[in-house]
Amino acid sequence: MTAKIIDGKEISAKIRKELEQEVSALTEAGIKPGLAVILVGNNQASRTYVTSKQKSCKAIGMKSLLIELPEDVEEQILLNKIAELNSQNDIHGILVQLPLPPHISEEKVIETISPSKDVDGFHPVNIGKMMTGQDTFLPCTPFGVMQMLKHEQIAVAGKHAVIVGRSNIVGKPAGQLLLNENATVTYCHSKTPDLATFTKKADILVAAVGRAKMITADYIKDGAVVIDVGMNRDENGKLCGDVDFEQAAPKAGFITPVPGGVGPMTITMLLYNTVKSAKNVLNNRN
Ligand SMILES: NC(=O)C1=CN([C@@H]2O[C@H](COP(=O)(O)OP(=O)(O)OC[C@H]3O[C@@H](n4cnc5c(N)ncnc54)[C@H](OP(=O)(O)O)[C@@H]3O)[C@@H](O)[C@H]2O)C=CC1
Ligand SMILES: Nc1nc(=O)c2c([nH]1)NC[C@@H]1CN(c3ccc(C(=O)N[C@@H](CCC(=O)O)C(=O)O)cc3)C=[N+]21
Repeated sequence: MTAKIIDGKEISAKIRKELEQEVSALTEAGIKPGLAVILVGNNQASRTYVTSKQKSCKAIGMKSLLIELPEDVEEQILLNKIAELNSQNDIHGILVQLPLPPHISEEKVIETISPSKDVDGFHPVNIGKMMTGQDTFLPCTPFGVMQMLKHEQIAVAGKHAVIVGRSNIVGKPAGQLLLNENATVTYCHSKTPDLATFTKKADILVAAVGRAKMITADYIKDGAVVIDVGMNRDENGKLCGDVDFEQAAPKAGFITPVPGGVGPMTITMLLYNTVKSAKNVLNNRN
């Protein structure tokens, strides 16, 4: 079997086109969707992602505000900035780029963002809503993965999904969204012995580890759907996923590439959530 490649760029383009229409209608109604991104410090990778988020906002007519703070910024200054954005009417989404320097509490930062502007879907209130199946902002990367499955008409109900990684921003919510769609879910992590015995059972395998090409052919069941969330550099400095694409593609049924897979979908769902937030404002006004 040779896998069908799930093209994250193509699916993104389709969704962004629909969003562009909504942005235009909202702007007409006097509510131009606005996203504020806070970048602390000068990490090059973070800067690249942030720039890309900004460009994507502007490309569909949204307002985008970048707030840059120095690496050694006091935690309270950052929290005050968030509070200010919480009360700013032209801002519908607030994203604080992670990771943060060690002297700043990520937990405090996330909990300071108003749940109604938490377009990352990281606030405990929104995570709770996601877990109980209520309407809310879903975390962008797992949400993007679900959109990819939906677009490819891959049935989730009754499938065995295996997630490698259990971070709060990717692994855990990815499993939860698959569970919400009636998959049977197994979580694996760094303390899982004999990882391949679990991953080989997966109908849907989600790799969210952060280790270049660790998922080789012997981790994959024939015909499996392989979703690669990883964003790593290989030995030549080239961008690559957690999955060894060359080995996995001949075995899998579907596979996402890196780059051009989950990454673009993450940004698309961030735009989606920001538009959703602006629509909420419109609906509350009417
Ligand atoms: N495409 C996109 O849009 C995005 C991509 N990413 C990328 O996804 C990857 C994961 O990100 P994130 O979840 O934030 O990373 P974290 O480092 O927070 O989490 C990594 C997870 O992988 C587990 N793990 C580490 N080593 C192993 C191993 N040898 N075997 C099994 N499990 C292991 C860890 O286990 P334990 O909990 O036990 O430590 C942990 O749960 C990274 O490459 C990141 O760059 C992240 C966000 C968005
Ligand atoms: N508060 C917060 N929210 C996040 O959503 C968040 C974050 N912090 N911190 C870092 C991670 C990582 N992340 C990515 C988004 C897009 C691509 C992406 O678009 N990747 C392109 C390639 C980009 C390139 O060429 O470097 C692709 O896969 O095709 C990657 C990674 C969001 N994150």
